[in-house]
Amino acid sequence: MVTTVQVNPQPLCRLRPQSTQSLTPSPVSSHLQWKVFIIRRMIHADSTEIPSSGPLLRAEQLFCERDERVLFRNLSFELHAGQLMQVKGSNGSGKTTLLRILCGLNDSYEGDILWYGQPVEEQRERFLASLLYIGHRAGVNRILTPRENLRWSASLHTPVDDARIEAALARVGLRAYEDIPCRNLSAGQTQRVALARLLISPARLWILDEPFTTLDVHGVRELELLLAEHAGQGGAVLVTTHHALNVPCELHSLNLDGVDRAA
Ligand SMILES: Nc1ncnc2c1ncn2[C@@H]1O[C@H](COP(=O)(O)OP(=O)(O)OP(=O)(O)O)[C@@H](O)[C@H]1O
Repeated sequence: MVTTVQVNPQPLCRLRPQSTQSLTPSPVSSHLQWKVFIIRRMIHADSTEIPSSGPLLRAEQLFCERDERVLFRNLSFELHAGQLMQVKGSNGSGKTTLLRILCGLNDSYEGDILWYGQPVEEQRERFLASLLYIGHRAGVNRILTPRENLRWSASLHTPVDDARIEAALARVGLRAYEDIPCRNLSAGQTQRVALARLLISPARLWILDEPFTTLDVHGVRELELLLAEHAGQGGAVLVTTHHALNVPCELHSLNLDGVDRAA
């Protein structure tokens, strides 16, 4: 069963305007710097006012089939500001596929995905500027250190000062590991580098695929608190996990084991 509750929607963290100078790449920019420049310009397109009511994200009548096997049909749900929703289901039920569809990483589906009531394909840049997706691959560059990874991540959105990066790394338990190349970190520590991005991102919508994997007991608890904190500040979280969440807030669920798969 899908539960949806409207809570007081509040702007979480509006993107701050920046000077033109800070958005201009140097004449000797590398290809990489240009990519960052373009992405940052896309993100700054998200300066328009957003409606203060209605669901942030709405999926309507989603249908997806893989290898002639229906994963879901007539799948509709809403995610409001302030909501934390766990996507449940057995192995192979389509959780990752659904999350990738919502993020625009998989277009083999039918149906509508709306962001603030408007189709995402009509406002792709704005939607992506509001989204932080952490998938199975942590998105951590193993050559870089945790600090460098966060600086790189921050360079894609609003600038984040070093103090905030240090605080983020400390909160995820990586104090004293800031300057170790990530290839020398454990699996759980690498996952913590990825999760530190949650603490420096301005994204309102977090879509997280199995973020608890490899975390120890303390890390699981910290992440549960972080998800609840984000929802409590008017953000929204869609998370898959086989872990039984213990969060200090209302938890909504979307169970893919119960969806329509009729041929
Ligand atoms: N690239 C692909 N091409 C074809 N079929 C795929 C592909 N990726 C996944 N599938 C199939 O889609 C189905 C759903 O996979 P998905 O990864 O979404 O499941 P899941 O619910 O996330 O599973 P798990 O709990 O094991 O992570 C599976 O049957 C899988 O075989």
